[in-house]
Amino acid sequence: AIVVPFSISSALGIAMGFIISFQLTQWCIFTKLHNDLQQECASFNRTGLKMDLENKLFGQHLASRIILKAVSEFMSNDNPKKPLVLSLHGPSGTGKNFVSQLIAENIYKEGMSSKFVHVFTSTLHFPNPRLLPLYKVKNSRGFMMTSCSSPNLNPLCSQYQLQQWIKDSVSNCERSMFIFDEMDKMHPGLIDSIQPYLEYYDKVVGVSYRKSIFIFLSNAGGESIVETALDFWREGRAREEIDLKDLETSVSLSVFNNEKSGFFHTSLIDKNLVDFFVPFLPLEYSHVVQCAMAEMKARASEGEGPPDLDVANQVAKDLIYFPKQERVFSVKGCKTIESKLDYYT
Ligand SMILES: Nc1ncnc2c1ncn2[C@@H]1O[C@H](COP(=O)(O)OP(=O)(O)OP(=O)(O)O)[C@@H](O)[C@H]1O
Repeated sequence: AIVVPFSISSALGIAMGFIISFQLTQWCIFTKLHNDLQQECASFNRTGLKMDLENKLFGQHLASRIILKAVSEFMSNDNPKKPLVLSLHGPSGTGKNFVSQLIAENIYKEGMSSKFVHVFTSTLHFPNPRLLPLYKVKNSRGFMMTSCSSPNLNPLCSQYQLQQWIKDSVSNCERSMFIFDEMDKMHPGLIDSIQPYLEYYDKVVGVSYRKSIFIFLSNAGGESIVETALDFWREGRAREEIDLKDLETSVSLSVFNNEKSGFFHTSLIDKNLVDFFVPFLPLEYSHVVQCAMAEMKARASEGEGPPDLDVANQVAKDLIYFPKQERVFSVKGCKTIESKLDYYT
């Protein structure tokens, strides 16, 4: 047998010790940096979200309650079993995009401008998800949107690119957020392509998506929400009495069975990957006045004159309401308030 002199073996031992402790230190530094980075990418302000939902979102008691509970529980869970998947439904201009913005503002320092928040839009851009390139554009509110350009410009396409985008973001920030606007107009193939990220998997090709948030927005199911709200109004019952169970069945039926809902026959439904269906009610005259006042307040803080209730009423009166006879709900919710205010102020 080879006899190693004591001095050499102990020197080897010391060297090994050094190497191990050096690597341990490196690992600790790396882990700390990684944790700091994750902390920095997202830190949830529950009180902020609660206040924003109470003070800034009008006429949406159900959405407000569901969102606060869902987001708070998810963000306080350090080991969620799957990503949070919210599906927001309701008529146009009722606050679906707006609430996504409130969520983002209370998770990311830079809100919707954070590089970990991604808005994907669809409008007519996804006829064939395999062929279209994605590109980023700013929408009217200045948010970065991801969309597809004309089919022939780039042979590489959206399904792959979308997956890559999600992967890159989550690799840098586990708590990334992905918003899919106009889900009802999106190609079901595109939705299917993100399905692996929404599942209960520990990791998908080395990356864990379990801490990310996916929000789908659509008008699908809007008609049945409106019908229920109108029934309550006709029966003289308070809007706040509308309960989730009054809507859940009719909304889910119209979403699942509606070929145009974007959810039709997709694995999201078959596999129960959506955690919460969030209904948005149609807005009434009083909510439109509140929206106009809020917009005027925002403008006042930018140097314009103080909010004026007469102007808010004038703006609200100018909108179109339905049903024709009763004029209960605003056709476009609060959507056109900004441009109407430009006209009156
Ligand atoms: N419930 C609400 N409370 C406060 N403001 C609202 C509400 N609904 C809409 N608004 C205002 O109107 C603007 C347009 O609404 P938003 O884009 O959120 O509607 P949406 O439901 O996403 O509509 P669409 O289905 O057409 O995309 C918002 O930026 C916000 O200023």
